Amino acid sequence: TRTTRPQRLLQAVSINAVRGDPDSVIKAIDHFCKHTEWAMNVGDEKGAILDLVVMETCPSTVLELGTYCGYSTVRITRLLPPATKLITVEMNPEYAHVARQVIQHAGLQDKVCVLEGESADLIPKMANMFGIQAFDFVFLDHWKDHYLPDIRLLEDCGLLAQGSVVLADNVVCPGAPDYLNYVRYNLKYSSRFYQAHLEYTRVLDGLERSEYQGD
Ligand SMILES: Oc1cc(-c2ccc(F)cc2)cc2nccnc12
Ligand SMILES: [Mg+2]
Repeated sequence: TRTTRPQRLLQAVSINAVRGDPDSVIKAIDHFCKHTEWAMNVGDEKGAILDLVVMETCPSTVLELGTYCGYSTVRITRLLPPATKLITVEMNPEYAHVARQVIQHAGLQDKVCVLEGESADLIPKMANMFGIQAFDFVFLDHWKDHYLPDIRLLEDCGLLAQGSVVLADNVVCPGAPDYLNYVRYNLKYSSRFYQAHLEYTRVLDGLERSEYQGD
């Protein structure tokens, strides 16, 4: 096929969503994925849980690992007050390019920094790059076998503080058993599971919310 799935998703956004309206971008992507072509966005069901966790956290510094087409980036950023910043990391340059255009269509480009590269390489540089101490909210939605090494790296780089909230997608499907075991049985975290379904399907999935208790 000439175009890629992210490019077809972006075309659906540019045709069906109102420029500057994040909610219309979210609706356009969910409609595309329900009626035209499945894509691995967090989706509407898990997205509503993501919204609630973001709203109760009221974060001023946010990190997302795994941008893909920017769906969850738009979901999170639309809830953030003006002065906040969201950093999102994507290793696939083609995904990052599409995500920047989706984020721009939503009018949220001034609040988002899309970093291209490996999370393991970029995390140690973030404190200096952005002049931040800790992240108030972290959304894990990249390759499941990177969840555990990356949360450990965030701890080691001092990028988690008491009260920092880490929300992980796909802890059931595709699953992240080593990560779940770590956050559920480690006294440094208070963890809870939100049962849901794999985006746009009836397959069981869920999100794990883990609050860092401090060093
Ligand atoms: O939400 C997701 C779903 C899936 C996925 C793919 C294929 C299946 F069959 C089932 C689930 C992969 C993902 N990779 C990275 C970030 N998020 C993902
Ligand atoms: Mg996911």
